Amino acid sequence: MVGAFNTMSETTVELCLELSEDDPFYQHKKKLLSSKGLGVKETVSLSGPLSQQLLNAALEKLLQFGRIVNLDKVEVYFGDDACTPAGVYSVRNEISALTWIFSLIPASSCKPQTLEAALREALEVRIGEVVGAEEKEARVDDSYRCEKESRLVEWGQRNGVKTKLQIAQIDGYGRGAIATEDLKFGDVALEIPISSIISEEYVYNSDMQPILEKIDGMTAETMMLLWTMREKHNLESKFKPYFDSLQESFCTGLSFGVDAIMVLDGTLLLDEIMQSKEVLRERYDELIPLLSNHKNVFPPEMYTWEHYLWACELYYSNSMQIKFPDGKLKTCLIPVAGFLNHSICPHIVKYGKVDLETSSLKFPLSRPCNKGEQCYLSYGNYSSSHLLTFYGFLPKGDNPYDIIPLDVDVIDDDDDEDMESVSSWTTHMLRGTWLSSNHNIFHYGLPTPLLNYLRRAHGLVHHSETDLWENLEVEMGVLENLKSTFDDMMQNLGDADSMDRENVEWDVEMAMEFKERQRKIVSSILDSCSAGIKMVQEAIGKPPV
Ligand SMILES: C[S@@+](CC[C@H](N)C(=O)[O-])C[C@H]1O[C@@H](n2cnc3c(N)ncnc32)[C@H](O)[C@@H]1O
Repeated sequence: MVGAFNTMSETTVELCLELSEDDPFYQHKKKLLSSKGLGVKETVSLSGPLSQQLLNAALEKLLQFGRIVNLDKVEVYFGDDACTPAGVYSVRNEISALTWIFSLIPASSCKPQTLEAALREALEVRIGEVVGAEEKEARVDDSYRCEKESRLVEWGQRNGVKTKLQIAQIDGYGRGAIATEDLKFGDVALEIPISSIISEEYVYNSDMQPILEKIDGMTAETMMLLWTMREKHNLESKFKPYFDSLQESFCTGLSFGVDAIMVLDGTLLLDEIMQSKEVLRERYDELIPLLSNHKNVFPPEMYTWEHYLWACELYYSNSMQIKFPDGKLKTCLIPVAGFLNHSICPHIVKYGKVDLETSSLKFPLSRPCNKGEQCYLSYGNYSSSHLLTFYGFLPKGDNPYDIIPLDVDVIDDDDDEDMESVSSWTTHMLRGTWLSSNHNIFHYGLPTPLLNYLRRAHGLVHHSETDLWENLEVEMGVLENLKSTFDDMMQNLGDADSMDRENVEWDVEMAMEFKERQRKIVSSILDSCSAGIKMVQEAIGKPPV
């Protein structure tokens, strides 16, 4: 996406927005823009003095454009049917759209009473209105003293870390970061100098480097993992307060026991966890014998399977991908920032790039966070199964990335030259149909790309409203087909567990919660199919006027 702000005269400014042709979803987004009466290039002119009404209208147009160009793959797939009546696709998208438009208005020209200032202020108000799914006040466990955490923060501050966050033990989150003052949009909650970040440089400067560089296929990530496994025992380590602050065990899906795995029977998460663990075990079995000739550098007692799994879980759940001034993307461990928890409605979204001027990593707010509230990061647009496997938690609220992928054969529709085939999808997915706002006939709360794919598979190539009304038997076939697939899936999931959740291990409880959420999604899809079948049956008996 491209945008430019032009000052035409003292009283006229314009914002030019463009959907970039390089966007991987260009055709889909072009179609969505067109359905709103927008083109791939739009200019919004503003002339002063500006009434509130004109300002709102301009903002609405900018926001409509900004939302669509900022949609990610899942959001494009579910499209307009997933919008709220106010036109919001998701909290993530709303924040991205608002902050993108805000970033286009130069702050330097922002004298009070100008059009720019009015626009920036209006955008800030809208950003402040984006609400999270989490509780406002963090429930802090005061019995936990946070000694190791305070020592780490003090160490950080001596080494140039600047923070407006306090570390605390928060019910349901482990440690977390709480705002010590009211933080506005744009405020930097945390700033970490590069010198306090753990990156691959430390391995390159260690005695491990000459050994590891001779091993075929050795990656920077594996090198860091091996370095970390030894460095955490080093009493002289520069990062000792960081290693001291880490948990002794990580409760991610990779540490699930047999009982929890059994609970996951019938879910795709079972395969995800088993496969991930298998891959780790294979890597470990290949790697460790190669180090056995260098026992002085790699002491065997530090390189057991248990220690290796701990380090993998540390990197999965605590590392971040950071872009360095040399342009390289590096996996890093970041002291203090590692206390930030994830949310579907995060405060901090943009944080992955070292600031050249200050040689530090900044964590600026993309929406306000008041004093006493937990400040959340976005770890990425992950499904709950990914978050459970690699981070060990299920996010609060509806996760729009909780999709069920459908294995389908791609239909070769080269002959079909309409717009739909140009933008057709090669993978399909479903999610909880309560996330859709369109449950009418031909929609049913189900994703349109999937319905159109199934209609094509049933021989119906064109999908105009008239085509659909004239081929109701196809519609019926599509819905019955889908229902039968999900009936099977529900059967595999089985009935709700009768175990008392209070008295089970952490992993079993999490597995039960995950399965319950899966049942809810599948059940909503089944309900939508049944309601759809009823609508189509009625329509067959009663053709439209
Ligand atoms: C980067 S650390 C964040 C700090 C962590 N809470 C701690 O005590 O060290 C990531 C881990 O925090 C926890 N976490 C992050 N976001 C969470 C959330 N929304 N709900 C519950 N736990 C969360 C998970 O255990 C995850 O593996």
